[in-house]
Amino acid sequence: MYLSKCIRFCLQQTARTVSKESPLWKRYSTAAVQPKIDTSFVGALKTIVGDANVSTADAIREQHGHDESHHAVAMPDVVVFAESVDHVSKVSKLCNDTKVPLIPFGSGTGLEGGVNALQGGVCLDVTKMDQIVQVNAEDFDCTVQPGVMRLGLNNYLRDTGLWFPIDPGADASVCGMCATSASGTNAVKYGTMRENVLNLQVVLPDGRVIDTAGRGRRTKKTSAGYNLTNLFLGSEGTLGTITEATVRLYGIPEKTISAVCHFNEVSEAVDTVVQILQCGIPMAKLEFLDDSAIDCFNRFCKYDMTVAHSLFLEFHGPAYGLEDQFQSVKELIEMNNGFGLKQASDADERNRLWKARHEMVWACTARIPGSKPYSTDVCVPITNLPEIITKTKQMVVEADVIGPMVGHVGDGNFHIFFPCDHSDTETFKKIKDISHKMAVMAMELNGTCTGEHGIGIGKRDLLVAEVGEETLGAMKQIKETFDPNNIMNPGKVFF
Ligand SMILES: Cc1cc2c(cc1C)N(C[C@H](O)[C@H](O)[C@H](O)COP(=O)(O)OP(=O)(O)OC[C@H]1O[C@@H](n3cnc4c(N)ncnc43)[C@H](O)[C@@H]1O)c1[nH]c(=O)[nH]c(=O)c1N2
Ligand SMILES: CC(C)C(=O)C(=O)O
Ligand SMILES: [Mn+2]
Repeated sequence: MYLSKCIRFCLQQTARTVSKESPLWKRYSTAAVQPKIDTSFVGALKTIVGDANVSTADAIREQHGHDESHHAVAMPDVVVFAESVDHVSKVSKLCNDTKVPLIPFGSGTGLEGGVNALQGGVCLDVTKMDQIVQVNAEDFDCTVQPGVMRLGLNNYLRDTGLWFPIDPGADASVCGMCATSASGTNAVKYGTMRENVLNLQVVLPDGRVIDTAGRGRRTKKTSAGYNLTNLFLGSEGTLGTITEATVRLYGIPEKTISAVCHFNEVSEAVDTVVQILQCGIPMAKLEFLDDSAIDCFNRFCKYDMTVAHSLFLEFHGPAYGLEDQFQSVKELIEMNNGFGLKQASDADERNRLWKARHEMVWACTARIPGSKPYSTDVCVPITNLPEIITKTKQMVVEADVIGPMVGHVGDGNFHIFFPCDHSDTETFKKIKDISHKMAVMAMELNGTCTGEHGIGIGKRDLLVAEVGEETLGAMKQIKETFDPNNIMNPGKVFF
């Protein structure tokens, strides 16, 4: 009750359009930096990275002024392609000295407007720094530069029998995934980026280069001082530019079983998930798709799956015992009136199934031509999942909007994707309203407004409601310590 009152209070105080005159704005906003981008500034950039690595062309700026979210394009004044840590360091220092905004750019697959240059400035594209620095196969770790993409890394690793399992669906850069603290379908078994990053090299706004755990350190455990690695995970480019990440690897499982089953009631599917977890069955993937999601999926991927609430499941492990795990899950599915349980028998079928799951965003946006995805991303303790999913589903039905639900329910995390066309103001208002109510409901149920996509632009008002004013104040102090001139991705995470 107390929590919910606090949340409501904070939300009233920080209503979406916070007045710039309000004390809250003054306390929590970071002073806007005044870009000073003229020909001499661009010339200085060219001196650092070479003429060919600086672009002021509209097409390049437009491409770097947005991610995959519905947020309006906000173009940087100039795009710089860094080829080395030295480039990143010198460009950062230049921006800091001249108080020009600097926005790190990974691969632009974010869903919260993280790369949109709200105040213009320099977009720092790090995709040319694409070396796998080292693989320590016997220690199960590797170090990558910021341009290394997760699929490229897994292709490279294949012959070693290892893989990097964090799978946000999109082929994102590993360092971008650090910056948003990404996760996705495999987190039930392998955890999120937070559990899988051992060390980060970061260029601070003033050009200093640090290694969050110390140069070359790559232990699974450490008690040495503050956990700076974790501080940069989820920092969304607001504290520094990540130029190297050391991440954990895992053995490719000896056996994989994927399966699908269906339910008539949302509650039956969600109860099954909670019971699977409570029985301690070590699932690799435990994904919920509601009937509307299956319908989008069938239309887009030319599938003919039963249109009902569904669970997509995957088991990873040694061949011995995996079938037993499957049988235990089968019993729980049957106990909860699940039907149509089907194993994806071979790798092709499995890949087709998961490929389709990852294309849900496009399947959903294809329902309204010209729309962009508006994704929600709440996460609650697992026992509160049935309540929030049922209430959310009701809101979507009552609002009469297209809003398929997809969830990494094994983690208590789920999304409604709305195909969003800003020109349809009535629908857009309904979408924003549901999205806001979902976040408030999640917080009231001891959860979070974002399980994996981050705060970006759209959830800044929710952050204060989630963590409270004092905690937000502490976060702001950290920001001011690392970035006193507020050049790093200004306007993100905080107002
Ligand atoms: C179809 C589809 C499906 C999904 C998702 C996207 C899409 C398009 N995502 C979201 C997305 O893949 C995720 O946010 C990535 O981690 C972003 O990585 P990029 O390299 O694209 O960062 P991108 O370039 O989009 O940047 C994102 C943020 O990180 C910062 N940043 C990027 N590189 C940086 C660096 N080197 N140093 C410092 N800051 C940096 C940027 O400034 C920005 O604030 C997701 N996510 C998820 O967790 N689970 C999921 O299930 C999905 N599913
Ligand atoms: C919202 C989308 C992109 C997502 O995170 C997912 O498909 O899991
Ligand atoms: Mn997701």
